[in-house]
Amino acid sequence: MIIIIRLVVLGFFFHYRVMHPVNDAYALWLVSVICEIWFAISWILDQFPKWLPVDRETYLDRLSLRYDKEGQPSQLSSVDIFVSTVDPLKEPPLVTANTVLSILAVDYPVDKVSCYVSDDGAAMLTFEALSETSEFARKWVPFCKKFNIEPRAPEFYFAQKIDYLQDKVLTSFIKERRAMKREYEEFKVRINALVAKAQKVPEEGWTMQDGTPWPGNNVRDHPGMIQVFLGQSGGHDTEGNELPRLVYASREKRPGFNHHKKAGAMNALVRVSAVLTNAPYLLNLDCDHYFNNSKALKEAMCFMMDPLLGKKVCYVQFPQRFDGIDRHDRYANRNIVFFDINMKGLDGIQGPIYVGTGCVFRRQAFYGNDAPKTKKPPTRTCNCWPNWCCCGCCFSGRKKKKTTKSKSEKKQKFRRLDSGAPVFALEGIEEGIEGIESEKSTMLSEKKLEKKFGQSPVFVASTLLEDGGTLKIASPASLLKEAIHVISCGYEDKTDWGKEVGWIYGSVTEDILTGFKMHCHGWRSIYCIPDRPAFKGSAPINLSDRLHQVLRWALGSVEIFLSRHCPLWYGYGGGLKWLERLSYINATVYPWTSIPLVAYCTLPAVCLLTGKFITPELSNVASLWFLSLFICIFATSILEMRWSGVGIDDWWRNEQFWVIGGVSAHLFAVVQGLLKVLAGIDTNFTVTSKAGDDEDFSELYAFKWTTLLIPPTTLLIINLIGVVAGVSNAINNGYESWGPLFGKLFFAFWVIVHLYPFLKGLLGRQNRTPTIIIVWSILLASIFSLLWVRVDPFLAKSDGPVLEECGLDCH
Ligand SMILES: O=c1ccn([C@@H]2O[C@H](COP(=O)(O)OP(=O)(O)O[C@H]3O[C@H](CO)[C@@H](O)[C@H](O)[C@H]3O)[C@@H](O)[C@H]2O)c(=O)[nH]1
Ligand SMILES: [Mn+2]
Repeated sequence: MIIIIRLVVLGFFFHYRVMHPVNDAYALWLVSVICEIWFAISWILDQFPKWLPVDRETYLDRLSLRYDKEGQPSQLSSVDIFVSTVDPLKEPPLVTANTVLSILAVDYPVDKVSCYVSDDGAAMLTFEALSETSEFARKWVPFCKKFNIEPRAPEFYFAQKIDYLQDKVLTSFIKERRAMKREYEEFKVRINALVAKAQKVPEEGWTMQDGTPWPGNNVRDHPGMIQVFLGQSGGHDTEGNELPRLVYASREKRPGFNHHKKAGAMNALVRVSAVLTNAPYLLNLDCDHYFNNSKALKEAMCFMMDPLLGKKVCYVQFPQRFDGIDRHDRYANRNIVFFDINMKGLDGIQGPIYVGTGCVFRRQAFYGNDAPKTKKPPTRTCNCWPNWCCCGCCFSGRKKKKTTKSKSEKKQKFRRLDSGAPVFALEGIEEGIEGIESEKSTMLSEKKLEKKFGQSPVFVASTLLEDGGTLKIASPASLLKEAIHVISCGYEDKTDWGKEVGWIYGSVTEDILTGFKMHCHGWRSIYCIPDRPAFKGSAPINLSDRLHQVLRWALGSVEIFLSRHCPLWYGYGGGLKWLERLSYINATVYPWTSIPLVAYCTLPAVCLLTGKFITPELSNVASLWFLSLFICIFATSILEMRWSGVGIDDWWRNEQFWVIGGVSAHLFAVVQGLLKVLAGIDTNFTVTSKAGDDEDFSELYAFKWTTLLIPPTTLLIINLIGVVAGVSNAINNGYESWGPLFGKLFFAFWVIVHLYPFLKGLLGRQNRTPTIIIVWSILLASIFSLLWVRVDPFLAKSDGPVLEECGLDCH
């Protein structure tokens, strides 16, 4: 109701704003009204997908009753887990090792878990660290399972304090814990020794332990590499139990090929895993995201293996949670508003967007198939909207459906046999395996599949097995050969990889696009927030790294917005619900808000320097509209915090960082995005640095120079100058000039308060700010203010002596 009221009030507000221009500062008025209209639109885009927030609960005991009864072989599905890593210097091997250890120790049947590590850096350091990790896992995994500890990443487990005096703690546990801690310290020493050794590359390149040169010595030009550790043939843990399989894979790299960054790495793993294990479900994790809750896979299976609704679920996304963030979360790293408000809202529509990590996928959803059609329509067809409302939005899709009717009729024939199976799967099984159809049509459909998936019969065959599993006919050696083949760099040429199949290319934020495509195919996703956070990662805590991360995300969004996948136009007539579309539009259009935002943050300074304002003097009715608008904004925010449980501090941080990111990173993203589209200038994927083991937040205060800092600094300074000028002017002019000053000061404070964490970041711990940035900003700010005073475009020429009004004595 408040949202509706706010909409109505907005209407009246804009009616007033548009009908009452400021005659002596027309440009000021015009700019501010345009900005306000844009902010209103972006509010609507952000607000509407929150109509129906959902909180979910899982019942792991019921899952066990159905699929995992004690004493019986487990019927849980297998999961292939992907870990991506690229740069062992920015992503310390110890971090990756911890992630891998937490995966190997996960609470899930061991023979149903495989861990694939993608190394885009082709680093022998990563390889050797992984080899050490697999050895350490033989001791670590049985320890975790015996005492049921959490979390199962040793670094974080040993970092938490335990209460030895509690009477439940067994003496045997204390002893073994102590021993294990020592073992881990030794493991750490070995890893650190490897890291130290890797600092200086020998002239002839790296040599492996057996004396042969490391194939990945040239990072940009090397063959594909695969090594399988652990698993059935790889030996057992110290208690004699099997361990999950661990696979190191580094895809082939050659100059002249576009490797598509993380998306390319993930697609290579999709194929390798299909050849080697072909689990029906995949989980992807960044190298710094470890299992904080060892039951996370089971949580996901509660949805995926749900006999009623599971078949339509393409992925289960877990929120990203973080370690090692400063108490006040100065740069809104935790993103609480997004993860606890927006994503819960989306779950009530068609599901959360994919955020790149901590997400369990259905493998079939990657193969470009539509979601299976359920016979019984879901109870709520169009969210909470009445049916007459759906008619309007479905109308546009209707035409398209007719033209593709013949095609869908054909599909229907196959679908009738098994409503759940994708079309290709049935075609293949009928024609290929049962051999009913003639040889000619077999060849035809095989050609079609090869065009889609690439030239690997083993991989193509694997895509037809909906429930996973590999063809047992082939020998392990031939499978490995095939696995090397599917990670060669020419493999994806002229196929649908990255276009319709797998992670989608074309943007540095592959995540949004990948999830978007799946939703367009009619799949739904699920948002799962277990009480104990499922995964935890690290976040960049200093200002510059944080801004660069936000820049990359925003750049990805701009790229999508300017591409053929722009959610404004793409995928009508498919399965995308309109509120979900609104949220994708919001996710890709937000960087553009930076332009009005920069303008709007400049306005208060201009107002203070010129003595003009963006509104005419308010009448009583007008003040009423302003007041009700403020109350509505206040009320919607409070209510939102109430239902989501987000605290006021987190919410306020989010507001502040919206401005900080907006006037720096988002602005640069728009410029870079335009450059890329118009001039073809490409940008790199700069990997976010992960904190090593140095704690105590020294990073928070680390200062790194970057151009991103210039616009917010300039804005801060001109607004501060404005405040000084305005106040001194009022002091000179006496009592009656304080009244009109109030609005302007309030406006300027609004900007300064939002930029405050940024100011703190600039000053650093020792209050040392590099001189370059001060010089630049003062320069820009003074040029700007001087220009203002001289040109003064907002003043009507007939206004008499212009200079006296600015409050600065410029004569
Ligand atoms: O060429 C590349 C570049 C990156 N990565 C991996 O991609 C992951 C994400 O990179 P990171 O720099 O840590 O990005 P963040 O800003 O922390 O990541 C968020 O945003 C990304 C989208 O930009 C998503 O891919 C991530 O999953 C999400 O956590 C890391 O594991 C990297 O190793 C590769 O495998 N190959
Ligand atoms: Mn990361």
